[in-house]
Amino acid sequence: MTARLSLYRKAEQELYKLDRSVKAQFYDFCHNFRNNPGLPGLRKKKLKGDSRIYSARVSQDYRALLTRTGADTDGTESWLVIAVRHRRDVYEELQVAVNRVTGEIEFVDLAVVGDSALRRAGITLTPSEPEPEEHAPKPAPAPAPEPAAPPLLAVYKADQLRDLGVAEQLIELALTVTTSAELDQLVEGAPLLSKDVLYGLAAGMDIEEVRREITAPVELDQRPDPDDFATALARTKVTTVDDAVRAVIEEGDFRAWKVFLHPTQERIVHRHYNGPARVSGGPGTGKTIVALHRVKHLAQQLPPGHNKPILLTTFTKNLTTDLRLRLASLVEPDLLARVDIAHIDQLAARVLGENTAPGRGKQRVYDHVALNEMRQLLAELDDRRFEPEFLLEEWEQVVLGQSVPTRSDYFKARRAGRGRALTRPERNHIWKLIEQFTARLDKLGVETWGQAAERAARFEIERAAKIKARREYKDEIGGKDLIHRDDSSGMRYLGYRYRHIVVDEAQDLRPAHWKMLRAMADPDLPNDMFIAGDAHQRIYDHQVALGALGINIRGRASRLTLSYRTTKEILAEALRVVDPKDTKAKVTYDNLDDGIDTLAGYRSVLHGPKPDFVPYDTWDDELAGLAITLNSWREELSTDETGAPRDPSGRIAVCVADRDMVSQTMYYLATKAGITCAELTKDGPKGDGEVHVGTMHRFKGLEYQRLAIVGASDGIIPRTNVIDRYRTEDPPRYEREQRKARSLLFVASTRARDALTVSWHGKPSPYLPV
Ligand SMILES: Nc1ncnc2c1ncn2[C@@H]1O[C@H](COP(=O)(O)OP(=O)(O)OP(=O)(O)O)[C@@H](O)[C@H]1O
Repeated sequence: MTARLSLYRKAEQELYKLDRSVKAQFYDFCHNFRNNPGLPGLRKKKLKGDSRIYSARVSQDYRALLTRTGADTDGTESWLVIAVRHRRDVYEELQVAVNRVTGEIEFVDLAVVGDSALRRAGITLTPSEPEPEEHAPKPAPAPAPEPAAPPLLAVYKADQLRDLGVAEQLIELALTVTTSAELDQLVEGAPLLSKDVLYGLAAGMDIEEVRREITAPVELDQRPDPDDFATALARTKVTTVDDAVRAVIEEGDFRAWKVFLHPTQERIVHRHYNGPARVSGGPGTGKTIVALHRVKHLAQQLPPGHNKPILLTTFTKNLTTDLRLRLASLVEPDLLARVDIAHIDQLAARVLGENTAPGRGKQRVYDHVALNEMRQLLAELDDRRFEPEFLLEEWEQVVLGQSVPTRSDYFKARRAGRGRALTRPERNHIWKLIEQFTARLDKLGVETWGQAAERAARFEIERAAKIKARREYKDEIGGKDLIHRDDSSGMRYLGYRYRHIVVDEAQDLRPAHWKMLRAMADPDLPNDMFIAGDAHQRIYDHQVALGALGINIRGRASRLTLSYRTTKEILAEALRVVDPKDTKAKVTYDNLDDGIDTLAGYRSVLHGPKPDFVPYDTWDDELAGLAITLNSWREELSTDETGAPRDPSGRIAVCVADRDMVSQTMYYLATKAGITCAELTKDGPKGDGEVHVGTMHRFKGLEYQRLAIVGASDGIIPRTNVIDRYRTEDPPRYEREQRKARSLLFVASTRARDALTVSWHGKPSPYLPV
């Protein structure tokens, strides 16, 4: 009799941490077990508490815990290894069960739950192989009775937790925990769904929210049969134990990078969507991971070919590089070759290149160049009726944003969110100025990236219209090919550029980008667009309502709430930046459509030190303080957990408000503190200096082990000298500027994984929670 063995994913993760020798013994064990699961040397025996779990001998000290999941007609048995652990940590009460919500096999480990919680719930664990008396650890003296604190989840009933999918064995325990430290301990060995639900409730989500955001996305249509382990196994993420896995494990931590998606993430990745879908969620909740896994999932479904029917795009060049690296570690080269990875401006430039005769292209310039031109134009005309910034924005957001072609269209254009109303004569005057301004840019042979995006969108929309017309014509003539029709224009070969488009950092794309993307994929096919973004992290002024741009995400929007990057301590402070307690300052954020998004239930499973908030008198003092902090971080990160030397380069970063401060900081650190720096540019870090330094904008989408935000002073965040005049002149703009500055600080502070220091000189920024 032989056996097929699978490995529960938590067991796989645990396995990486074991000594090399134990790993090798485990694979010998697997080999023997697969050849003959009844081999006496395996010393297989049932645990007393749950008749479904067996313990078997891997080595003198280690045991494999297994459950039988079925047998083929030829007698081959299927077994699932649910854990590999030291015999001391095997106890009789271990249980496996089929989760009533997800239908997956799950395993609850009570060994990691704190004694106090177990005692309160009246649970005693019986060691499966008691140590002989003389070796047994002396029982700890009974602690003094604790003062009765109210349970954290006192308002909930067992049935409610059960319905939400919390594992049966954890329910009573969860209702007795009194501190968040106890809850952390409880969920450490818990199945992922239980962990998500309990953290959600503890973070203040109500039952309905948890049901909607966490349980419903992973719920089966029908209650699963609790005894049908074979079917449950098919739903459970496992690794089949074969010889390839042996090689991988023996190579060491080769797969330590592997991220096991949480149930909510998993469901979002693998769902079939009948149209564009969107995933939102606070920083570090895994939106990018989900987007990358989505690309992998879509690539796996493609028919064979050599083209690139999937587009993966994001806002900036350095993020594109990062996406490419991460995707390459996730998919095989042949699948990677089916994905076009390009940032959004690069795509627009490509479209324009295709549609422009050689030598006729324009140079693309950033907005500050355009603003200068606008200033000069107004100076030459001696026209002071409108501020140059106002005119440039009016042009960007109203004229370009809505593709307003003529003056009479501009008279009718919607100007929602633009602040002060304009009379007809004023609109007339502005239109004239904008005409002069665009003629001026034209003459210089330049265009802004905004203009380029608009033109690219127009070309793509025309292209899509041709594809549609061609299809309609084909339908009319009964599906025949269009051999004779408009062959000259290449229409015969025209098709949508992509089958699937996946967008990351979606909150910052311009309306024109969305129009272009929409026209690049067939709107009649499912799974056409997958959009990941968070409006709380919008740091450019490009607000959009996807629905109005032909991208309808209704019914296909999901939210992630658990942060895997930032510690609870950092998150708590960062949240106060965008969600201030002071209700006067209450700020709202959109959901990339016409609704509102919140960070309700946003939480972390990680713990670390509280962030430091440090005041200084002067900028020089602040830089000197920064050097001390960086030196001690550098020292601490120069060895790993085992004490072996490690290169701390690229693990530490300094974030400042503007380019001048970047130069000053780098100069100070290099000349006065002997710390080498690499500036974070559009293309990523420049050079191989050990500490990365950049403006807040450059930190979007990145993460660092330790981060210092310096110069977070009043007047700098936000730049009061720039935005103060809008306070009375243009209050909506003032609001928008404030919101952007808040989001910048929020993005910056959520880049830190383990440690965050925020400092300022003079008065602190009003957005800091100090
Ligand atoms: N299921 C998971 N298990 C372990 N780690 C995870 C998981 N999902 C995400 N992470 C880790 O959390 C971190 C943040 O993930 P990711 O960059 O995808 O988040 P994000 O939501 O895109 O963040 P941001 O909005 O700040 O850019 C990464 O280090 C990632 O590897």
